[in-house]
Amino acid sequence: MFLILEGKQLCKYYGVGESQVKAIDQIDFAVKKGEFISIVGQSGAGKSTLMHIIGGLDAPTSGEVIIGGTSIYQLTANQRALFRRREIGFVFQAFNLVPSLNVWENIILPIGLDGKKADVDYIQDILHSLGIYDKRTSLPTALSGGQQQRVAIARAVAARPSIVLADEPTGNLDSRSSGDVMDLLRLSVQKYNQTLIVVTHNDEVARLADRTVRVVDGSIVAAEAIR
Ligand SMILES: Nc1ncnc2c1ncn2[C@@H]1O[C@H](COP(=O)(O)OP(=O)(O)OP(=O)(O)O)[C@@H](O)[C@H]1O
Repeated sequence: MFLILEGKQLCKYYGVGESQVKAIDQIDFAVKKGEFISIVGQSGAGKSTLMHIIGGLDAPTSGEVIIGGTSIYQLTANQRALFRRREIGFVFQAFNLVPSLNVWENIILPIGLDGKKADVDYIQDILHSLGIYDKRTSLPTALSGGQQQRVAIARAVAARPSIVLADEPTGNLDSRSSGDVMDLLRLSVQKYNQTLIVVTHNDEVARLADRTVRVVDGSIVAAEAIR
């Protein structure tokens, strides 16, 4: 069993003294390569904080995040930025596409920033899988929300990252597009053998995962114990 991600004794505290908030408190967390995990919990439970720490966006107060054998907070900020671009694909609620670039340009942007050449056949295949091949020269504004999120998924998987992190990926979509987008997200990570971690409020989205992790007051409660 190959662990692609390990979070060890993760803590994130804001403030000091009586007003201190323990957003994340001693979380241990491990994900196998190829697994699809959902992270659920009420508003304020600490899901986004955990996601940002796992994604190398925000250092924990203490503890360690190991991705594919690399302890990411032992890297310098520049090394971590590079690691993030290569090894972590992000999908956000707000799509975060560059409005002046067309679909194809948006998808290859992170690869170009990394000084690499895009694998054209591979990206064409991803576009076909996601049903947006005929939109490849369109600007994001000409697409529906569901189509924009499919572009964001294509961008996230195009660089063959170790992990795809999706933060409320269906938060801006109606229920039909949500279902389509989640099916496609799951299909693309399976097809390209990637690991997927989704933070969501949506129980239907959470149920698609191989395993659900519930965060309560900054700690993980075993999902099996709740169901
Ligand atoms: N920069 C900050 N400064 C102080 N407290 C913070 C900061 N960021 C988050 N918190 C607190 O940490 C706790 C966890 O917040 P977090 O955003 O991770 O929750 P969440 O589960 O993602 O919530 P939501 O589902 O509403 O996005 C909350 O009590 C929040 O108020």
